[in-house]
Amino acid sequence: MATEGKNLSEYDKNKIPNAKEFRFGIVVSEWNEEITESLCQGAIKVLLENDVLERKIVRWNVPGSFELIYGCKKMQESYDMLDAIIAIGSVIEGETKHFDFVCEAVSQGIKDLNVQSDIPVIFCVLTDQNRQQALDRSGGKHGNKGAEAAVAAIKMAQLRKDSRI
Ligand SMILES: Nc1c(NC[C@H](O)[C@H](O)[C@H](O)CO)[nH]c(=O)[nH]c1=O
Ligand SMILES: CC(=O)[C@@H](O)COP(=O)(O)O
Repeated sequence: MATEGKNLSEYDKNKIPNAKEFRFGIVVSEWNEEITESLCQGAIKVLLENDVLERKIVRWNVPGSFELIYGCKKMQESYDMLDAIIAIGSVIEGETKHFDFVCEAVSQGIKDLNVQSDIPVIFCVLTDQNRQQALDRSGGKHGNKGAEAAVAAIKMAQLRKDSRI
């Protein structure tokens, strides 16, 4: 089911593990800053709604979505006590094929970080054909993908904890 017809901000609090003990990292791309800042605030809002302490959220900025890969890798290495990391970006198609390369690289790079490290990285990167689509998904008519990413981060932090023998 596409985003159309669902609200990315809606979630059932009763189906979310208690996140009070968890620590989260957020790496935010500065490209399309209006969009990524809305995504970041949407994610933080949901983390706080689920009892995450503000001091247990660490945020770094990177220049663009391509740099999310390196930024998340260094955050994994620097903060081994994190329970999950959220990678936030907004890639909007332009005139050239650069969009395709950035989107492919970031999705593959973040996938690799999930394979290579014990700290899960949540893919909160919008890949839109135009600015309106990005606005619609970062607090607009389709809700906020940052909220969806925060829910995923809490669930993956719990899965990581439960998977420990
Ligand atoms: N066009 C967008 C970019 N491009 C920049 C790259 O992400 C990268 O920072 C640059 O190629 C230097 O390595 N980034 C976005 O996040 N969103 C875009 O729409
Ligand atoms: C995703 C991009 O890098 C893209 O927005 C850049 O725009 P253009 O393809 O017109 O150079």
